Amino acid sequence: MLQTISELFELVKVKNPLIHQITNMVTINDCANVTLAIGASPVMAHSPEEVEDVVSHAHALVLNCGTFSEVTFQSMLKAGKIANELGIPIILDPVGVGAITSREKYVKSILESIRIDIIRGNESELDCLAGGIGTSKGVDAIHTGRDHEAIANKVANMFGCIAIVSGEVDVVSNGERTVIIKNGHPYLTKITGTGCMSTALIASFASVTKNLMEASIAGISTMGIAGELAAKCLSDKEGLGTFKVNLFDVITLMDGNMWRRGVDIFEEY
Ligand SMILES: Nc1ncnc2c1ncn2[C@@H]1O[C@H](COP(=O)(O)OP(=O)(O)O)[C@@H](O)[C@H]1O
Ligand SMILES: Cc1ncsc1CCOP(=O)(O)O
Ligand SMILES: [Mg+2]
Repeated sequence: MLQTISELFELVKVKNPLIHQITNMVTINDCANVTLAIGASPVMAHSPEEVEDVVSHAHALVLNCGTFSEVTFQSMLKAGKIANELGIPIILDPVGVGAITSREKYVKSILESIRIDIIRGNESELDCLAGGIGTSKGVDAIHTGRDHEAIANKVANMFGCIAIVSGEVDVVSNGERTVIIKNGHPYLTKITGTGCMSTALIASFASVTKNLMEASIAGISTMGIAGELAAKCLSDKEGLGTFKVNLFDVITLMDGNMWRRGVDIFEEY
């Protein structure tokens, strides 16, 4: 598995897949740039008149709910249905679900109407999808003490997809297999968008392989490893600004060898 995942880095760079992202207005620019940094090509198109055209040329579709509206919802449904028909993988980032009641209704409706391949969110978001009560007040996770593996497993089985609960430790489950990734750094929680960017990375890898479990592991671990290396390069006088620049530098330079040297992963049996 480690060998095939490490080969995905080169594959993304060679294929330069198009990643259609219907996403939020807070982190949209960072998501576009991280997609470029890993070697894929982003296109952020939101309007219902445009999504049909755009998604039909795409190799993966991201639905990110960070700043939601009725129009965005309609665009997501339209793009999602076409992606399903064309066999394009869909990656959902249910930002803030559980914190905002109307958003929960919309996200559940998306999950009923479209086949989603991968869901990535923090503990609060995925716990809400698993049937828990919303614990977060905003987009950041509130720690419930609930078992992340159980949450990931339940979401994966409920929606027939791969579920990733990110956090201090990232849990990736397809409902049968559970993989734990220990990479990361607390600074990743101090700049907005590292979750959204992880989702964009996962989509970039999912666009070049049929093995979506491996794509999920590649995407989420890339952010964790990059966070560790970005923090390691900081001098005593540098903080979150330089950390973010370093993060982009590391993601640009990440290849299969660097990934294999940095990844801290094990599988639960
Ligand atoms: N306490 C932590 N320590 C180290 N890394 C973390 C921690 N919390 C989250 N991360 C990492 O930060 C990135 C974003 O995850 P997360 O904060 O859960 O997403 P979101 O921004 O959507 O809430 C992931 O790569 C995750 O591994
Ligand atoms: C702060 C904020 N508010 C609405 S979307 C958003 C960005 C959330 O990004 P992430 O989940 O990656 O931290
Ligand atoms: Mg998030």
